[in-house]
Amino acid sequence: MSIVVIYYSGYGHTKVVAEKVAEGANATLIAVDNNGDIQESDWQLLNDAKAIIFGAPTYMGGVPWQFKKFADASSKAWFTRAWQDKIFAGFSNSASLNGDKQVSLQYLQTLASQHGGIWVSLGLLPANTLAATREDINNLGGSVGLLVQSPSDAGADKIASGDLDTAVKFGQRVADVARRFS
Ligand SMILES: Cc1cc2nc3c(=O)[nH]c(=O)nc-3n(C[C@H](O)[C@H](O)[C@H](O)COP(=O)(O)O)c2cc1C
Repeated sequence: MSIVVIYYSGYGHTKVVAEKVAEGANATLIAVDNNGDIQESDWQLLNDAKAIIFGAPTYMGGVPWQFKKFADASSKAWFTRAWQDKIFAGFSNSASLNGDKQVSLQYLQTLASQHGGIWVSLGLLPANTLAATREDINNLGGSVGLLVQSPSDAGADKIASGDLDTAVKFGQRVADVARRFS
């Protein structure tokens, strides 16, 4: 059973998140390049996958144009229903705790739905008490998908461990669900 994490990362932060999700899901990584392109062979990987996990940073309240270019190029798969009934999930990373990441997640969910996919939520309780910290699982309180924050003045090595642990659990959940549909 193959699972693909396809993501765009302009400055490396979302790449680290994608690697964590892939670790949890035991997935193959595909990076959308800075021109919004993927390799021809990547389309075959996507067509063959049981589950596809979309990942993008949030730029100006939505997914970057490079990811949107990939999404538009997936219209060929849409037209032939090549991704019908696959398992899908998604994540977004941005600098602010909120930062309008939900808009990106909703876009990813919509893209999956256009393809006739079955969307997997995050499935984890939020850590939102007085005692909660950024080291906790799902401290950002996602539900539609995984949310991650990367402070704007820091490298990818400064992403809170709780967010990265959540990314691994999210990948595991998508793999568990995909197995049930196999
Ligand atoms: C053009 C641009 C627009 C951005 N817009 C947002 C935004 O709307 N919300 C937010 O929280 N962060 C925003 N950011 C910050 C990025 O989401 C953040 O730096 C993220 O970690 C970048 O991920 P990457 O290194 O994978 O590209 C923006 C960054 C850039 C370059």
